[in-house]
Amino acid sequence: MSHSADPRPMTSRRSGPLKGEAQVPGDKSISHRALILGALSVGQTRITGLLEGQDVLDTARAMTAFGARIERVGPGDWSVHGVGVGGFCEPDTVIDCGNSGTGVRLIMGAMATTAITATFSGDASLSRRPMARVTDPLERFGARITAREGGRLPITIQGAEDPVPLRYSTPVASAQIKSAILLAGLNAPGQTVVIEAEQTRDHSERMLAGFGAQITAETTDEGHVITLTGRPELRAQPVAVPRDPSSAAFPVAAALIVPGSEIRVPGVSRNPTRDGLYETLLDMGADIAFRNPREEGGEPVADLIVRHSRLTGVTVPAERASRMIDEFPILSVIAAFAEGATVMNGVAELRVKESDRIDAMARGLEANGVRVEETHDSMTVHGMGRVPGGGTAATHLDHRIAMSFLILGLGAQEPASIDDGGPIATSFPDFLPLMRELGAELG
Ligand SMILES: O=C(O)C1=C[C@@H](OP(=O)(O)O)[C@@H](O)[C@H](O)C1
Ligand SMILES: C=C(OP(=O)(O)O)C(=O)O
Repeated sequence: MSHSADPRPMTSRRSGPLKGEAQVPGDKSISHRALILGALSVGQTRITGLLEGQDVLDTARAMTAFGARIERVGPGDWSVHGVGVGGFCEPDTVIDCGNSGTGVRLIMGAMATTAITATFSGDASLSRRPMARVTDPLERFGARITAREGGRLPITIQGAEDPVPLRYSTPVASAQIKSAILLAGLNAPGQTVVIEAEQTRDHSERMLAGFGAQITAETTDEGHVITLTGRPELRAQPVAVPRDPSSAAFPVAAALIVPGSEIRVPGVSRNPTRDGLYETLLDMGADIAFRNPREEGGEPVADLIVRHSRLTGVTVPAERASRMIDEFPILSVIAAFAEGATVMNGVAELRVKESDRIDAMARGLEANGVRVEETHDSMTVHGMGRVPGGGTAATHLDHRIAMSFLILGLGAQEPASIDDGGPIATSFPDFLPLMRELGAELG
């Protein structure tokens, strides 16, 4: 479901030192997958720490439409009674995935090898995003697919009657493409193989193994090769969702740029396929300690202690991009407060997210007095150690753009504004109270 249609302008201003603990929400990628795999298993899956952002709520509603029984037991505590692999029933309404690329692409994969028909839609942002990257391989499983011009939503999928397994090299580094294919492969007899040139986030692989699927991953001359054996009986599992490193990035950034700050961010996922931002920040000279490393819900987690830091610009290599793909907007804000240029290479995928994130960040940073250079697949932010601020950024229905510019204002000389804070609820519904609790002046 799309969030409120009324734009909500917001402003943030230079704040005193940020202090305290930031309990960021559950990981969005893992939350989507827990609901989908719960719906595809036999028995009751109990999920704790689920992100209750709009993107994930839309996936829960979609799973109900395909026949799963889903209940909210308490805050972040959800129960899913699944229908088993191949057990989805035909929905009697259009599946509206709102703003969520992960939701729509994974769910299209999950139903494409079951002989039912479903139509998918999304908000204005999702309806602009490319879907052929997923529907092309799904057609090769035997599904019949009709899309709007350019392979966009709305899309109708007639699931394969007699699915055949697929061997597929992904053309771009994308965990959503990989996951859609693996989920489709669940109901195809035999082995489905996905080959990635760069390894992307591996939550689907970890969780499929946890639910009892036979799945292997190895690095060969071809790349990172994942092999799934189809038609397993997935067994319902408890899932404890770790806190989202992509959401943690916002309070972490705020503490780094606001003088005198020191915050603690407990229980954040340290999955090595998601740690590119943290590696980059350490390169820039950030004072971040990772305390109490441990395993929770099959994922490595740690408590972060973050202090205000003097930062220096760095070059982020293209090979790191997929390990921090959602963190470039907030990195470009942090880079504006650093001394010198920060160069981000190999980031063309940012142009097909909820907005064209290179364009949205470049225009918003310029409006706040920061010099930016861009090419199709790179962005350079010229940091001056201070940010004038005073500008308004257009957020284009993009939660990460909205949060990034609110964080910028906390350290800038003049307040910074955004045209619409509504999209924040897609991934971080408690962003404003959490930041205010740390001492941030925003709203
Ligand atoms: O699989 C996932 O959960 C995600 C994969 C990434 O997208 P791509 O697969 O398009 O890179 C990321 O940007 C998105 O926020 C979440
Ligand atoms: C790109 C993102 O999400 P999605 O692709 O699921 O819309 C994101 O959360 O930054």
